[in-house]
Amino acid sequence: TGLQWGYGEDNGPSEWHIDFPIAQGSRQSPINIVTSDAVYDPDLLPLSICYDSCTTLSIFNDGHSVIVEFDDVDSKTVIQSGPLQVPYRLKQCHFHWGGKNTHGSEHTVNGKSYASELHLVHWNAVKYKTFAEAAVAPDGLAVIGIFIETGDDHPGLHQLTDAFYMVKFKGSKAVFPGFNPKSLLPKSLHYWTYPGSLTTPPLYENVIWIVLKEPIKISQKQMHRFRLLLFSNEDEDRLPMIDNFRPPQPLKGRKVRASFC
Ligand SMILES: COc1ccc(C[C@H]2SC(=O)NC2=O)c(OC)c1
Ligand SMILES: [Zn+2]
Repeated sequence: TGLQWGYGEDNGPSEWHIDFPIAQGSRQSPINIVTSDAVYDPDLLPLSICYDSCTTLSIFNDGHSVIVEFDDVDSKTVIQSGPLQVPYRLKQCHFHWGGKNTHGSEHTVNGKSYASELHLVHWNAVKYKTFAEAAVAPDGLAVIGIFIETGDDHPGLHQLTDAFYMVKFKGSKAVFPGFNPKSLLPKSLHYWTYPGSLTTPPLYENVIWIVLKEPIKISQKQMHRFRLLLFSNEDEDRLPMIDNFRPPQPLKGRKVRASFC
């Protein structure tokens, strides 16, 4: 079997186009957001995030990131309005981060990288029956990106970082009840939005990106918990899970809209 994609020298983002030619497509993510080029769109409605009755199922290390999976059997946890035509149902959230605080986010703002970036992944459950079906459909996915920088301790994140020891190794999964990602949202829901793609293979170009302007802050200790996770499983040489981010991709004429001025 072919070399599994990853974030290393031989299997990293610059090689992905070999197995996934769409990597060089016309609407790839992430991008560098040039704030002066973002067009304020007064028709963009405020984002509506309805996470009150959210059911967390598990926490999982898939060898690329740490993923929190939510119960998506009904539309009790959705985002709607904003740039969206219909409600999108929350499926999972995961993170990208660096080995140092100077980099780690996928999107950048005027060339600035953040230490980490949280992705909240949603799917169009109005048109599609399952996440898998939506994940390959043109209007299937909407992902909220939230920048993370180091600073004060983040009370809402402890439940998550305290559980990382259970999923240190690739392939490990644990029951993880009672977490609500609402606690990870910044005060402002001002956002940039643009048409993009998955940021990992298969890199499908079917994501409505919603990137929040306001970063959240987590402590250095909480940041270090992320860096204790491993890309490798129990039998392999230890590979710290760090720098699991794709760098910004060409805009290729796309317009980035801002919900704020
Ligand atoms: C086949 O369906 C997939 C595959 C991978 C991801 C995760 C990627 S996409 C993103 O924004 N960040 C990531 O790491 C996905 O998420 C929507 C959906
Ligand atoms: Zn992601």
